[in-house]
Amino acid sequence: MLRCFFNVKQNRIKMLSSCKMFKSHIHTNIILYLFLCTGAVATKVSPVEKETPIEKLKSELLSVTSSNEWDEKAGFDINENESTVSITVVGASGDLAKKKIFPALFALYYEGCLPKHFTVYGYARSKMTDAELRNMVSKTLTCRIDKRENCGEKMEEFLKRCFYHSGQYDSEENFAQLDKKLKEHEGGKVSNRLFYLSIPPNIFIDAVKCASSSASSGNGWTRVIVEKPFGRDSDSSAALTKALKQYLTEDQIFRIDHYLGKELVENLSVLRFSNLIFEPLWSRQYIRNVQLIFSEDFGTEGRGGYFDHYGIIRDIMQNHLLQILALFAMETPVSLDAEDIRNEKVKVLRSMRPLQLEDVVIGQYKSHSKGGVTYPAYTDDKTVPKDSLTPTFAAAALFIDNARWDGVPFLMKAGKALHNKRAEIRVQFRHVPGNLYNRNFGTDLDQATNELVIRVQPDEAIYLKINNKVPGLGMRLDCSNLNLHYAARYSKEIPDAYERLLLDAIEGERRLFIRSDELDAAWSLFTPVLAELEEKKIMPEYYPYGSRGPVGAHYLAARYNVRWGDLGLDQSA
Ligand SMILES: NC(=O)C1=CN([C@@H]2O[C@H](COP(=O)(O)OP(=O)(O)OC[C@H]3O[C@@H](n4cnc5c(N)ncnc54)[C@H](OP(=O)(O)O)[C@@H]3O)[C@@H](O)[C@H]2O)C=CC1
Ligand SMILES: O=C1O[C@H](COP(=O)(O)O)[C@@H](O)[C@H](O)[C@H]1O
Repeated sequence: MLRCFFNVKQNRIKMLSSCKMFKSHIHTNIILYLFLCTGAVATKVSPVEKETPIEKLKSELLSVTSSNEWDEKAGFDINENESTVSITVVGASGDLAKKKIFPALFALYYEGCLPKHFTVYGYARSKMTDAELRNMVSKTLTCRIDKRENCGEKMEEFLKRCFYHSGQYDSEENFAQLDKKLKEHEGGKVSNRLFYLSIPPNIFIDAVKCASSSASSGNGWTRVIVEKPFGRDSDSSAALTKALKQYLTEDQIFRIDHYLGKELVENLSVLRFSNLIFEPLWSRQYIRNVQLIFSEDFGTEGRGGYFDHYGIIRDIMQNHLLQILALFAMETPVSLDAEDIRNEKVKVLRSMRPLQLEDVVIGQYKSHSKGGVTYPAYTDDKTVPKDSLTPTFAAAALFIDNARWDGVPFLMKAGKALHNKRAEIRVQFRHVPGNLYNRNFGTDLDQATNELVIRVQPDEAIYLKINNKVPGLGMRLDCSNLNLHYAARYSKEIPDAYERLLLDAIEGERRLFIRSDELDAAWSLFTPVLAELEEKKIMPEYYPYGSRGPVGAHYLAARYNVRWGDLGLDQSA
């Protein structure tokens, strides 16, 4: 009962914190308190107990109403008028800032999710005035809000809160100037500061050092969002963590993996833990294999310099796909609390076997001409060395050595310049034992086992492939989809991952950010194989731009009796 109330409390926090209308949480607590007063009468009071569980909860609710801890958790302030949040985008002139961060901030503003008092500062070396930044922001803003009513008006309001300061990333003096400007905007209120490091990783530490020593004089919280890559192997990642911790506590560091902010990735745990029909099937007993697939139909355009230093395993597998795997395979967390969830993710990651060289296939795209258009090879990018062996494609088989998943292959596939853009999770179930319909009834039941597909993007959907009878006389089987197609089911657009994550960082919600021990566990799975690939100079298998990738990926899957599920045989809606 008590547990149930705690869950209600937790969910309420999440619901309320996303909605402006409910910012007066004091009222909600009072309502909940009154509810407890009336509902608690049925509870027996044992003579030895001073306080019943319900009474305990009542006093907790009352004490929490006046504690700062509650504000920190719920993400909104009792004294909203007395506090302010300054959001500084470090690297504001860059690609990510324009493409994702500013649009996400505007969308949050439009939806009424930003605090009453907030300021957005752009910081970079490029010389720009406030007006020029505003111009850049308004021109580059393409987000889901664009076609909404009042968009122009809201944009005008938002831009009035945007400012720019030009400075070096390693200059304490420049950050101190920023600090002074932030203070002017904060006007003596309790000042909370969020820094978003949207800069190349080699300057992370300089920027953190300067921001923490010279630009965090706010008297509220200071948090720093750090973009990937978090190092390029176990050692460099540990060094980065150590360096960051000279200036920040773990609680101040928000390591972003934007895949965790995607709607269907968030929904993964809901699907699994709130549906009786799935949870009992979620193990080696019923699941034959799990596939995590990422493909892009464009190359490294414009980011070749960065990419060549990292490659697809570090760019996509070690973070985005592994994070999805951890959420998929973890045990039930004690609660929805960030630490409980992250504890379970760490446990499952630590139960995994480091990836073996024989379980990896790598590829690189080559030039291809189609319909009179010639698509470039990876090495045609001017920022990429002609003899680069960096993989733009990889397939891998991973295993979790625990009781739940023993022997189940988790296959990952990630590639650039493939035939489509897609991210999905495919769960292939085992054969029905002693299936009455094993004889040929029109469907090859060896192929037509049940499959659950969670299409993360595009066109979000969750569908379950089942076998059914074709209507009519006689008996012919067919394979169909039970389909939750988001566009058909919901009229509301899906928020961009960066919106969710920025809001969470402002609210101090760490559930969707990577903890340092998670990061260590993730790197230890990939570091040995990455070193081996590089030391042995393993040649990638070349595949044409726009194709389905190297054939080696099929051999790898076949070794574990698996067929990739994304071969175009689905009748997905
Ligand atoms: N772009 C994307 O789609 C994604 C990016 N990321 C990560 O986000 C971060 C930012 O990415 P992105 O915006 O693409 O990066 P950019 O290369 O566009 O760099 C951002 C800004 O940093 C400054 N900068 C660039 N190179 C240097 C340098 N060598 N020394 C000092 N300053 C430099 C520039 O600003 P100025 O010259 O004005 O100072 C630039 O505008 C990176 O860590 C990246 O890995 C993660 C996921 C996706
Ligand atoms: O982190 C990265 O993600 C993008 C793909 O993100 P998506 O949200 O558009 O699917 C990828 O293009 C990039 O290489 C990588 O660094």
